[in-house]
Order: sequence, then C-alpha cells, then structure tokens
Amino acid sequence: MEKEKVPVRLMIQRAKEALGFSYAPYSDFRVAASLLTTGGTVYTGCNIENAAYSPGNCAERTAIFKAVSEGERDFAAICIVNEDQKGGHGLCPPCGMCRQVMMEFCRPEEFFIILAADEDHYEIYTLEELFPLGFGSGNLKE
Ligand SMILES: O=c1ccn([C@H]2C[C@H](O)[C@@H](CO)O2)c(=O)[nH]1
Ligand SMILES: [Zn+2]
Repeated sequence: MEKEKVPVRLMIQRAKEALGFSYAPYSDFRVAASLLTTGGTVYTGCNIENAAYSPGNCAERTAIFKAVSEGERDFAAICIVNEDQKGGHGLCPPCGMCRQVMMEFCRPEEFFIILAADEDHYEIYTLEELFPLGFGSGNLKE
C-alpha cells in the first residue's frame, strides 16, 4: 500500500481507543497499537503485563498475534500510541522483539510504522528504517 493511502488518523483513533484496555500495573506505561491489513481491516492490541514480568506482551505483538490467529498475514501499517508521560518525548518506538516479529510478516520497505502522540503529531517510518538488515525467512532459504 502506498504511504499516502494509509488511513493514519483512523489508525491513531483506533489505537487510542485500545489504550483503555492496557494492563500495565507494574510499569504504569500504557501502550496500544492498531494494525492495518492490506485488505483494510484494523486489529488493535494493548500491552498486557504479568506479575512474573517476562510473560508480559507488548501492544504491537498483541495486535499482530490477534490478526495472525484469525488468518491474516499481509499487513500494511501499524500505529503505536502511549499514554502521555511526564518528561517523556511523547512517541513510543517498538522494542526490538516487536520489530523482529514485524519482520516475519511484513516487507520491511513497504510496512509503515506510525508513532503517534495524537492525530496531529506523529512520525511515519518504514520497518526497513527502524530495523535495517533484519534477519528474516529469506536468510534461511533461497
Ligand atoms: O513499543 C512498546 C514499548 C513498550 N511496551 C510495553 C511493554 C511493557 O508492558 C511496558 C514498559 O516497557 O510498555 C509496548 O507495549 N510497546
Ligand atoms: Zn515490543
């Protein structure tokens, strides 16, 4: 999908709606994501923490795993929002593990990652920009 065709404002709205579902009692850092399939469907996700810490899941992977578990594998863009943090810079870049999971299902040069503070303040990157020389299935087979 061309960058201009990505419904950025809609994706920010959908991600903001999911922020209320974030379960983050340990970090107090609430994150949500909206994931756009190439067919135009939007899946949302939030971070889900755990008392044992490491079982927690990021918002981005929640959205991706929800979509994949419903048969989707072609994605055009993901939008990430987080709750305003005092002293924070406002945007929430995906962690390395989420970038690796995106690499599995998305073409790095064609997958857009929208980091949004609100509908008028956002930055758009490609996965290739945020995850250069990422390891993927192409490294395993011809
Ligand atoms: O891009 C990000 C960065 C962090 N988190 C979550 C993980 C953890 O629950 C909390 C603090 O790292 O924020 C996400 O969901 N997405
Ligand atoms: Zn992550």
